[in-house]
Amino acid sequence: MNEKAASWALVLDDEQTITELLDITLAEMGFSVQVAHDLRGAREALELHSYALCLTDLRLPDGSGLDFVRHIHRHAPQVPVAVITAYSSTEGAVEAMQAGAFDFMTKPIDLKRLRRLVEQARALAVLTPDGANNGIERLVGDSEAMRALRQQIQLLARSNAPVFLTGESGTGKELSARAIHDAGPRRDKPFIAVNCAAIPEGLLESELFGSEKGAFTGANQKREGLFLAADSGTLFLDEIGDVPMAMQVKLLRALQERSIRPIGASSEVPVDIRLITATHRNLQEMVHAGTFRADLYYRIHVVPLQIPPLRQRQGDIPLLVAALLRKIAQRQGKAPPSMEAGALHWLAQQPFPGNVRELENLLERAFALHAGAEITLQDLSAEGTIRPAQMPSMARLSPLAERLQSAEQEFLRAQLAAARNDVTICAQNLGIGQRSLALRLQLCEKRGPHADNT
Ligand SMILES: Nc1ncnc2c1ncn2[C@@H]1O[C@H](COP(=O)(O)OP(=O)(O)OP(=O)(O)O)[C@@H](O)[C@H]1O
Repeated sequence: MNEKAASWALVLDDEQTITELLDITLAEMGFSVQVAHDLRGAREALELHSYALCLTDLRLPDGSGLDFVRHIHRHAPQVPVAVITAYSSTEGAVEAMQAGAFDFMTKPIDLKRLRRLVEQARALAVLTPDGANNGIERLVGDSEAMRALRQQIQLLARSNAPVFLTGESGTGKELSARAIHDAGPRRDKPFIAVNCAAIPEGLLESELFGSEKGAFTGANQKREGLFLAADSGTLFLDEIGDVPMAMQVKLLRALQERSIRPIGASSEVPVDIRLITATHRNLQEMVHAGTFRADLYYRIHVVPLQIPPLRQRQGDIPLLVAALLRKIAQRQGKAPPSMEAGALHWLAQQPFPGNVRELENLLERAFALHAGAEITLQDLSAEGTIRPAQMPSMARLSPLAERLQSAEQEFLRAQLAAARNDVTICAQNLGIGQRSLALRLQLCEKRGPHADNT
């Protein structure tokens, strides 16, 4: 898009007062404005020009603005389109965002909000289309599912639509929420993550909305809530299914009105956030059971995004291991170790009910235990690292791994005997930590009969 084309905006509305207001405001912001009064005119305009922004009413004389959103999504997906809805109930806004609108505004038009929306549309134009350096690349994995997820995130990052993430614990929901933020026009603004399940019920309102000094016993000073902390940025509400009913009503109101009222405050404070929610619960079932409000569900469930469990993308494990070991080593200022082929092979077959987090924890402990340049199966299977049910059974080990294991056990026992059973000296002789040696020896005890058989 050239410089000139980048400054054109298309306004589609049949109400003259609205088009005049938009024309003046957009012109003040440096746009050349093209006004269309019906769908036909807008489609023609779109063929003649490239636009940096489109604003459309939902009700038009010859059809619905939704059709125009779909038309743009199909024929000019790079053009950000926002809809204007007639009611504060935001009827139609959800459908519009599902159809590809990046945001919506309600009538009467609030000029401050309009300017913000336009700034965000501008910021979209300078976003790089590729995922590099924008957070999406941190979502490691080459499986079909992960590629599709990265692609969806890239698209979603361009909109303001509320995203609803589902997936088991540890699958990468928070990482995905961050990626959506980092790849979008709010990337330079705050990203605030809140685990709703971790905040006691009585504190949730003041944590989210803030409180005035003296609003309740113990409120010694004014406190800014997390909604305001996330203003202009993204608010990630994790475990949204754990929000109690009474708070759900207040949350719904805040999202509808785009404003919050701190406890004890006499007026509402406008707030501009992009909302991302997540849960590992089945919210639809909760709605049926009457424990989650249907209207709030409808509000937050605009774009659902499912993160698949690790067992459905086990092919990603080798890449994840490499990336996670790099991360762990970097945190400790050390060089990342490699992983023995047998160990990697074994890891890639594990179901990991705790998903990527479980894999990460396991690698963290193995990293602490490993002695050489490589992480071995022994490091992974040391006491406390793998749960008994996951312990690689001797029957499942390859003959080579089995022999190596036996050799290690024999060697350790001999070394310990040579050090007159002094673990400190033995560890020093071997150049490994005492803890690591102790864990390895414990493992030998466990496998005693096996070692004797060799
Ligand atoms: N695809 C991935 N690539 C690299 N690291 C990942 C990936 N998915 C998850 N992780 C890492 O795994 C850990 C858990 O991820 P995250 O916290 O995003 O999961 P979650 O689904 O939000 O978990 P919970 O439901 O328990 O809150 C984090 O350290 C994260 O960086």
